[in-house]
Amino acid sequence: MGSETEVKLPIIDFSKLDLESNVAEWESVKSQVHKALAEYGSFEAVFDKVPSDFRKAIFLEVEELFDLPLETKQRVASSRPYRGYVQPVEIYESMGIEDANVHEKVENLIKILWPQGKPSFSKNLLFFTEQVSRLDQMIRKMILESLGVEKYLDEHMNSTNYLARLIKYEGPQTNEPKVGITDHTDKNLLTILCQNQIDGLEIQTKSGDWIKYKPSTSTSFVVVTGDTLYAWTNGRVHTPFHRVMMTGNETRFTIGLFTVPKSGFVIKAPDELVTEEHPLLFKPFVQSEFMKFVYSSEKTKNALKVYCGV
Ligand SMILES: O=C(O)CCC(=O)C(=O)O
Ligand SMILES: [Fe+2]
Repeated sequence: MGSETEVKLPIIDFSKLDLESNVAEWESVKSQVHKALAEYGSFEAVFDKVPSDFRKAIFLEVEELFDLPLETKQRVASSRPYRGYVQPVEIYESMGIEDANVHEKVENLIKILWPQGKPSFSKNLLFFTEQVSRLDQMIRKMILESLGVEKYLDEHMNSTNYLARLIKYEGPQTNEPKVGITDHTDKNLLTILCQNQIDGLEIQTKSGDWIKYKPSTSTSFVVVTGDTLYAWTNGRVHTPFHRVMMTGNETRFTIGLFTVPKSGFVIKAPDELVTEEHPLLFKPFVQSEFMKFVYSSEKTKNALKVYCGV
């Protein structure tokens, strides 16, 4: 296991890009994405469609949400992991919003929290999801194209939902680093995170070093792949361990957009990605069943391998 180093995540500029971009631009970004995900399973995406003024405004509203009374937040309950309100555990607290791109769903959830309504928050959250889901779709299209399996694109895109998660990490009031979220791999397909001005996210390289993520622009996101994409690509993209370590007095807020498979959808690596050189890593599985396994069994670092490894 290595030590903390000055290794940095690759930075990839998406500002000039959209799904209809010209070939040269698209190909150039695509090869950077492929390289970054194969090596780190993560990169910093510069994406100015969510401008810094907007970020300031939405983070103020996220703060207001967490400032609501505990009983109010608890009204957004869910039996499914990471959906709904997750009450404070040490310095961590979160709110998961399912189908965060669906107006009705977002508005209904906001109404539970603010019965008198909070139109600006619903509007901002939906705008955030709309923009960031475009980034997610560009990245996933690039991965499928890079791996030569773009014939699965429609099926792949139609098989996912968006879960937004708002996360609060209290400053621990000390310079001794305190764990905000312990080292883990994400279990979904792709995660795109936007943070306020307080750093803390660390991403582990294949050689075991921890990269301390520090956004290089005010419109940066960090992209992290999850176990499900690792399985679907039969190991062609890396899925990194990451964690949040907090110091000091200030509160970190994160808004994450988590791309998750639709319930019941079977994750199976395309035949084209299973070769002699790359034998099948995981038997086909349903992600929601895998999640049940994760939450019912002893915590293990290799949950997917234990669950359905070949
Ligand atoms: O807050 C962050 O930056 C990381 C959050 C995270 O890794 C997660 O919720 O899975
Ligand atoms: Fe994570």
